[in-house]
Amino acid sequence: MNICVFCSAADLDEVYTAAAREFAELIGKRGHTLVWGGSDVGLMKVVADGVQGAGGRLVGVSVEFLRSKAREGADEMIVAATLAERKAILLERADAVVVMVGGTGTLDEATDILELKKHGMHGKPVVVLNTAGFYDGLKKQMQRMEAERFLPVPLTELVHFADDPGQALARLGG
Ligand SMILES: C/C(=C\CNc1ncnc2c1ncn2[C@@H]1O[C@H](COP(=O)(O)O)[C@@H](O)[C@H]1O)CO
Repeated sequence: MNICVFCSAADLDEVYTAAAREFAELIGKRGHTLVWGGSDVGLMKVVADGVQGAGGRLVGVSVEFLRSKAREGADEMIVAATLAERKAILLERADAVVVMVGGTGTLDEATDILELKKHGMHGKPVVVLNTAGFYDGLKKQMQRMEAERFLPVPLTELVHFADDPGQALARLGG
């Protein structure tokens, strides 16, 4: 499986890096490929290191203005012209998407693919890895959207929230 991971470009506390590393090692050990934003920084680096160290393949999708941050030694590195093009390539190259802890970049990527899924433009599984309850607020917001009929499809058809890395991979059938 090609698993696309959206996650923070920042250096984070151990509670977040430990879960990211655990998920990355599962990807590598089970012979999956990581598709990610391509940079060798922050949690993105932790995930890429974990997958590569456990024997998995790396497919990076960077963007022109971040080319200097791209990881050396990925199995494949694509450089998109714009952020919009990059998101389209990330989705195209993925069989499934996992959203880890992150900031506005991660949120932008996650809402983009959920919006496309809502409109039936893809049917790929999307799992939010809710490490340490980081996304409890988002989960609650989305449940309210569903309860008050803002969502045209059931929430469970759009996205699943997983409490730990094993549960997240199991949700993807991996
Ligand atoms: C410029 C710096 C680091 C490089 N930053 C990024 N490199 C690659 N991809 C990035 C970067 N920043 C955002 N992204 C994409 O969005 C997600 C992370 O964003 P967040 O706001 O940190 O959550 C990630 O999935 C990337 O695809 C500083 O030295």
